[in-house]
Amino acid sequence: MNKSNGLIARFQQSFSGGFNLDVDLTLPDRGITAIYGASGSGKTTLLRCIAGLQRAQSGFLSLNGLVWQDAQRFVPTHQRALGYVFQEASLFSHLDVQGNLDFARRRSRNRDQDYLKNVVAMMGIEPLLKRSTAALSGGERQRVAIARALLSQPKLLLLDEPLAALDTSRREEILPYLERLHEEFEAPVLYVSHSLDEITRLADQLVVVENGRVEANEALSIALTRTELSISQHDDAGVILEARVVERDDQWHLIRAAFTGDSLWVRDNGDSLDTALRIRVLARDVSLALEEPGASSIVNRLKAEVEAIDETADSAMALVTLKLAGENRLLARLTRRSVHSLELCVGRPVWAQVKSVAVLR
Ligand SMILES: Nc1ncnc2c1ncn2[C@@H]1O[C@H](COP(=O)(O)OP(=O)(O)OP(=O)(O)O)[C@@H](O)[C@H]1O
Repeated sequence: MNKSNGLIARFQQSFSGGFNLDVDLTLPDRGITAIYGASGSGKTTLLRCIAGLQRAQSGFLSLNGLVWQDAQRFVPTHQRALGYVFQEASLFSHLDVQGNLDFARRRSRNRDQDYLKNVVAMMGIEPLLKRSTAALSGGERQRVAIARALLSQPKLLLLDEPLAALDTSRREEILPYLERLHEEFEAPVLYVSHSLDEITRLADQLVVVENGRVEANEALSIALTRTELSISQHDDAGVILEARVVERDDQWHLIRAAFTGDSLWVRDNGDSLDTALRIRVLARDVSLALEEPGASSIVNRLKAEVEAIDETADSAMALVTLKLAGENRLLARLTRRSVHSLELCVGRPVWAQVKSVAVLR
């Protein structure tokens, strides 16, 4: 990434209640960056500073070289080419869905019909256009809100826990649209979320905010293997592997997903050969053996080497980092007793048995 490309955000702000925001971030110029952190860590405050809804005492913000804030300048929110979607979509209740979209288009003076059609198709809201906003489900409201934000042709999209107010089934309903957004929207998206599941499905980059500071800012696939980060303590801690379909087994409805150095058999969802897949392996689904396992119901076993053994907040459990052939890593959550009885130590060759694999996209 060129230095002037992407988003550069530096803010320092002290609040009366004692909270201090002190961040210095450089983020990619496309793709989804997840902002993750505990409640009260400063995620929304960071987004508000980026949007210009909050003016930090000391701040610098530029997007692809265009400066929105520095010591001399503070471009007001309405002059920043950004879209902002909150947890609860605030649509105009006196207008139907089409009316809400038209309002956004008028404001942005965007007359491009093809762009409108693309956005409506991307968010799957064609059947909703004539509906009153009061008659929309929570998931539909959020899709309309995202479409409305996209119609202003933003150069930056800010999504602040857009799924947090939805129940699990509505969340599942909207995630494919966000995945499409990931594929088709060319500007950067900042996505605040508490959900490791959403983040592993959607994000390319992960920023972890803790107590107003940036604890980590790196590619998601790397951040997920860093056991010093608080996310590794999560019950759903694990890694993602960027893979490609290389073989199909029609008899057993499986496909082989290959990544640098190795491969895993996963459920066949109909993806054609060479399709890129993101697969997730949770630490709790990995067990270890010293010898190559014989007959077993577990089909996926990978040669690995122990790279690190870390304690966890649960004193009975340990988190083992495994280096696979190639540069990929796996995490395994084991009892400390197993670590002891297998005499695991750094550098020890092992076999990792993977009980379950999720295909994310
Ligand atoms: N205007 C303000 N004045 C005083 N304190 C504030 C102000 N805005 C935010 N804070 C404080 O800043 C801290 C961070 O709040 P923020 O809403 O950014 O956290 P968050 O990480 O988004 O939390 P959540 O996940 O619960 O939404 C909190 O302690 C909050 O009380």
